[in-house]
Amino acid sequence: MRQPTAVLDPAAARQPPRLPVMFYPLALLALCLPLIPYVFSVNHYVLNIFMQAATYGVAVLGMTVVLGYTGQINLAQAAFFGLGAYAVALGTVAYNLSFWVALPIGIALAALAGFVLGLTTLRLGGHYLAMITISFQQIFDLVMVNWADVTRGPDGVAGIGRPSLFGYQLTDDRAYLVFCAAVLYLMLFFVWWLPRTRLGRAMRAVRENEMAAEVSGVPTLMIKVIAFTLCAALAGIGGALYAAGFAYVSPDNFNFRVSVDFLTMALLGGAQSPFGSALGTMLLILLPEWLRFLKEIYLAAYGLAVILIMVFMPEGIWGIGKALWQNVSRRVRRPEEAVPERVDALQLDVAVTDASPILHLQNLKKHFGGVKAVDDLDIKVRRGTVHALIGPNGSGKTTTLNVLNGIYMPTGGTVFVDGRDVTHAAPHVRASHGVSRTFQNIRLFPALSVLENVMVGAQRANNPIAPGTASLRARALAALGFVGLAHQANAIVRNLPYGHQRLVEIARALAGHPKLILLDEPAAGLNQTEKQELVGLLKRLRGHGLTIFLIEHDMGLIQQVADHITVLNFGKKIADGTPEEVLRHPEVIKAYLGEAANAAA
Ligand SMILES: Nc1ncnc2c1ncn2[C@@H]1O[C@H](COP(=O)(O)OP(=O)(O)OP(=O)(O)O)[C@@H](O)[C@H]1O
Repeated sequence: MRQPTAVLDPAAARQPPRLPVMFYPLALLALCLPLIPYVFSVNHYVLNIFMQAATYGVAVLGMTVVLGYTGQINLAQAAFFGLGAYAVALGTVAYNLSFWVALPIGIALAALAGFVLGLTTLRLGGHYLAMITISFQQIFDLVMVNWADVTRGPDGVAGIGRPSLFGYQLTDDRAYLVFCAAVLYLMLFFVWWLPRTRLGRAMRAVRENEMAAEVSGVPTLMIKVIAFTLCAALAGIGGALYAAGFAYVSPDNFNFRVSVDFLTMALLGGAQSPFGSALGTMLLILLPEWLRFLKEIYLAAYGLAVILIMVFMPEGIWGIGKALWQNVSRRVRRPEEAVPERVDALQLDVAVTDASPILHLQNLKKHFGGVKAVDDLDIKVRRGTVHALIGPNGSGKTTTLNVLNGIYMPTGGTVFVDGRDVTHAAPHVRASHGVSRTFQNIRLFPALSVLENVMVGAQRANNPIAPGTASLRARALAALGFVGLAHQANAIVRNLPYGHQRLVEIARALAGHPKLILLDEPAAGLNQTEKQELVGLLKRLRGHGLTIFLIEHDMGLIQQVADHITVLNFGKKIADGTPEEVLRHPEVIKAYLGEAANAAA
């Protein structure tokens, strides 16, 4: 295992995000696109198609945030788009408001709807969330059609005016297209930049592994609600631009079919990239025009083209293009792109001044129906020690960890961390009190880099580090240095060997300045050399005053590191004491021999 190098490398801590080389020609092309109508003669129909692409594009960027970054399905994007559009339509036509007053009202209405929908539905996931967003979309359609006194019903709203900008009235289609394109590019930049922020990293962590994110300190429900709100706000902006652009809106423009179009556009282009979403929007709007020459079979050909692209390019067109580009660029990578080797030493020292237990499980119970997985368990863990929890398979060890960590609510009993009752606190709140954990089956954020994985751990609430990305980066690099993996910082974590992934999980736990670290079978799947390295690592952690609560089956490892052992069988404590006392305890021998005898039979 590589030892940390205790040298500060400020450059390593302050690396700005790199723009791919291809960005510049593409950006130039994108900037030129809306200017084409000024150079070549373009008819009104084509201008309308471009305008639709630009306004839809803003809404599809919302899908990147909610679906691409956060992994949540949304089939109501057209309803949010419609809220923005109707605010401008009715605001300017029925209430004589200026576009610039109606626009923020539309954005706020859409964002509010996204927030409320998110808050009420995001405790549900997958199919349930899909169903609820579809229902919201249907309710929106019904209200728009039937509340005719306000919405003007199926007839829609006509005569919507264009805004003026710095005294210049955007009545010319070409000028309005440039305006829409400018808004689209601004939003594109925002959505591109978002993953580099704390919020964006938290969103991607939620997408990759919600439980691991929550346990690492990410308030997952709040992050999902924020993602939904941002997504809806972007749709509101797009809708507002659409209404002013086309001068007429009706409920048909914002029905369920349009929501499916938005989803398809994001998936087709590549939902995880804002550039993919923009590309998907452009393609799905242009494809019907290109295929029109097929006349009767046009719809079938259109459907087939979309299906083929989706089947053969599950990451979207942008995803394929990016993978190809990365393959080429890997061969010509420049030396300055090398991963930082020099990092800060990890500051870990936890003062062991207090004789009170850092963790106290009091009469803890967790029952699953008739199964008493944890039954009246009482454990006190002393500060600065390695406390092992052992027992035969199915004896309740992982359930104990899940209850003390907040993944399960107990059936009875109390959990005290550092004297504080955290029995009913969410896992991310416990993380903010300095409790971190690793999992029996590794739970990382597979598509994120090693460094990003560890930065998610560093950004937990109350982590005593300076604000800003540089200190998060420095802390994460220091944690990686401590486990000997700083040189892998920029690797994508799913590409690492199993043993290294275990170390990344430990680094993620360490990055949050924990007082208490819970390790669930950290030696599982490691070879002998890696196990010895793990023993060294655990001893170093204890040397820094950290308390380790450890589940492990490897008795050799336990004997080398444990100060104290608690033994469980059938959810009950059968022994508790020093390794010498416990491993000679007749009940323990019986429990383990019984298991061995059963296995032999
Ligand atoms: N979500 C659940 N629903 C129902 N029963 C459960 C659940 N989780 C655990 N159990 C049951 O609770 C008991 C304890 O399981 P647990 O996974 O905590 O044991 P363990 O000691 O960690 O086992 P191992 O060493 O194999 O990981 C088992 O009988 C298990 O089947």
